[in-house]
Amino acid sequence: MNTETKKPSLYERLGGVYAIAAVVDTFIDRIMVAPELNANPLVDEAHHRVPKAGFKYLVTEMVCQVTGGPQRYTGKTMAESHKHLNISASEWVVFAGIFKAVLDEYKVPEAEQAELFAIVGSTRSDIVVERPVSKAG
Ligand code: HEM
Repeated sequence: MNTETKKPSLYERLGGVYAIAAVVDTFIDRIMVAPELNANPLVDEAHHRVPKAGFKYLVTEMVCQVTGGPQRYTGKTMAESHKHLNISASEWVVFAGIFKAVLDEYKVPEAEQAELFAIVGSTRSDIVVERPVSKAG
């Protein structure tokens, strides 16, 4: 028997579009100036080229959709918008750390954070460019 049919969606538990947009607002402000991310010149160039308001709009739309909200994401696929940036596994870790710090600041409970990280993690292979391990000698 399913006793969880009435559980509110992750979107509702996060507080809907206003709460999600506030988190995205802070998060994008933080990542666009993160020195560890902008050490990658391709990321640095894009972070200084892409207008912040539109970037926040698209990320908000996406987070709302994947958490069960009524919004529909209208941007590019994750592969299309990231493959040219040559994002490394360690840059991914920095990005995830900033995300976690912002979620903590907004007091998003651990259970909701875990659900969000599962969704975010599912996009990793579209975003991170795996570099072959060089065989010295
Ligand atoms: C789950 C993780 C991520 C999500 C959900 C996400 C989301 C997005 C979205 C929605 C866009 C806009 C797409 C469009 O223009 O239509 C975008 C672009 C971009 N993202 Fe991400 N992103 C993620 C990870 C990362 C990471 C790890 C970095 C940097 C290290 C990064 C840097 C960028 C940059 C620089 C752009 C602009 C690309 C360009 O226009 O040339 N993203 N991302």
